[in-house]
Amino acid sequence: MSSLDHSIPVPAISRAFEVVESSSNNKTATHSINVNEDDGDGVFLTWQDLWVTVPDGQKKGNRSILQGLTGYARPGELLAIMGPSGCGKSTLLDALAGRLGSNTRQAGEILINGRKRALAYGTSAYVTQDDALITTLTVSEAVYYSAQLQLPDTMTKLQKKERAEMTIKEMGLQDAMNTRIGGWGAKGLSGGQKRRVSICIEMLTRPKLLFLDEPTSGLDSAASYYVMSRIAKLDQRDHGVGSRTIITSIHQPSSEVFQLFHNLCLLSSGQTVYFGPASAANEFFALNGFPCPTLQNPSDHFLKTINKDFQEDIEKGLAGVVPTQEAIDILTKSYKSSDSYLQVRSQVAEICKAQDSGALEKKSTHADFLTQCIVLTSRSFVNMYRDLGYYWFRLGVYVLLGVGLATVFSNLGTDNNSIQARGSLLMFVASFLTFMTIGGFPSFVEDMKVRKHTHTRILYIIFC
Ligand SMILES: Nc1ncnc2c1ncn2[C@@H]1O[C@H](COP(=O)(O)OP(=O)(O)OP(=O)(O)O)[C@@H](O)[C@H]1O
Repeated sequence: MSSLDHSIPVPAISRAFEVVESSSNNKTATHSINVNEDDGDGVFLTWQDLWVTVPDGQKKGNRSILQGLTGYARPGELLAIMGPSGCGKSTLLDALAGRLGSNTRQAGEILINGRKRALAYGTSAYVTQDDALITTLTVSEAVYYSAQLQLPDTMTKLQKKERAEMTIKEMGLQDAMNTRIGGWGAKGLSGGQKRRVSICIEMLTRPKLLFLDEPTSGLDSAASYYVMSRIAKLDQRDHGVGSRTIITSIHQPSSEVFQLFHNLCLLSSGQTVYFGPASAANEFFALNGFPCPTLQNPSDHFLKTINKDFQEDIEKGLAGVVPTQEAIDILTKSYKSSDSYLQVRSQVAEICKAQDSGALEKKSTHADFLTQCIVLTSRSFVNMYRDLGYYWFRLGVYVLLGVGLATVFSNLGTDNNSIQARGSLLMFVASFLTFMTIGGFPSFVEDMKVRKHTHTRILYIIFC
């Protein structure tokens, strides 16, 4: 059996669809799609001939960002989407998650467990590239406030707190529970810890399908490995939830991180260069004349081979130079005519045939309007109280202003002139108070960013 075998480990009760493949080096490989009884609740996501186009600003036409992609993601597996910058990784994630912008057009089929369906609230989550966190809160506060907003009112406060704590521990943040997140001007958590807090917040509803857009961007290799290994652990079975399906885009994983991936989707200019088991990608490149040099990180080699942004530099650096565009053409054509591609298509077909679980449509809810108002107000007070610039500095200015006005307008008397002076005082106070509200603007913008993330999460349902 070749290294292409990528079956999910499951108990004996699983149904297995066996597809026998003759791999490109003429060895015989057996691929199994095991549909575990327990995975009946898991999410099998498939996409076929997926195109995404946007209007081309200069020419009057459309530009294709994704060109006929086909693939799948299964419970208990971590699928990594890789490729040079601008190749369409985030667009693929957005398309699969139903978050494409309004100016984009999508064609092709995206199916959940073989059907076009909407996922219930809390079944899926999307961790965006940027962390939208309130910097004045501690880790436990940030996660607990989110738990109160996201989890249904049928859960008690204690249960929500326990869920928040458990999630924090799952992401290895127990030692930083009482550390403030921190941000501009106030050092708090490290970049990697902030990423994990963002993931914690998305994990609160125990989603079965998790999208991560570059979870390691801006992190050093050690922090990247730590974050990714935590994420990889999340695909395992989880407190009453079946195995999790995880899809992540990633820029440049270290070889250790690369080993955590089950499947790899390698893109170049919106086309699939390779889709299949991550462990077999090296073999695919080698068979097509681009073997990975000894001691080189395979992901570095893949990206170097297909990155045409700095074509001249890269060509100079590669031995036995093949122009990058030619290399991409060779690989994409070879992939399209390979057994791996047929294998992917047949697996997609098998998944679509096999799955028909209605369990995902179970209704789950978030906190009601009143609870949300109370939690948001309380969070806002904590934020204001801790934000020196927002609250204490302004309080100081008001005190000084009060003292100043009292000295200027003291002993006004009760004659006709004092009426005019009292009018001026009122006008001055009113205009100054209005002016000072601008001081709250940065905090308001921060709140709006967090609100936008939460709002997307609360309203977010996949429509295929
Ligand atoms: N809504 C849109 N309108 C116009 N162009 C878009 C839109 N979304 C994406 N694009 C373009 O599509 C291409 C792919 O973008 P995408 O963000 O998916 O790339 P990426 O691989 O995630 O890049 P990076 O790794 O740098 O984040 C880019 O050239 C981008 O400008």
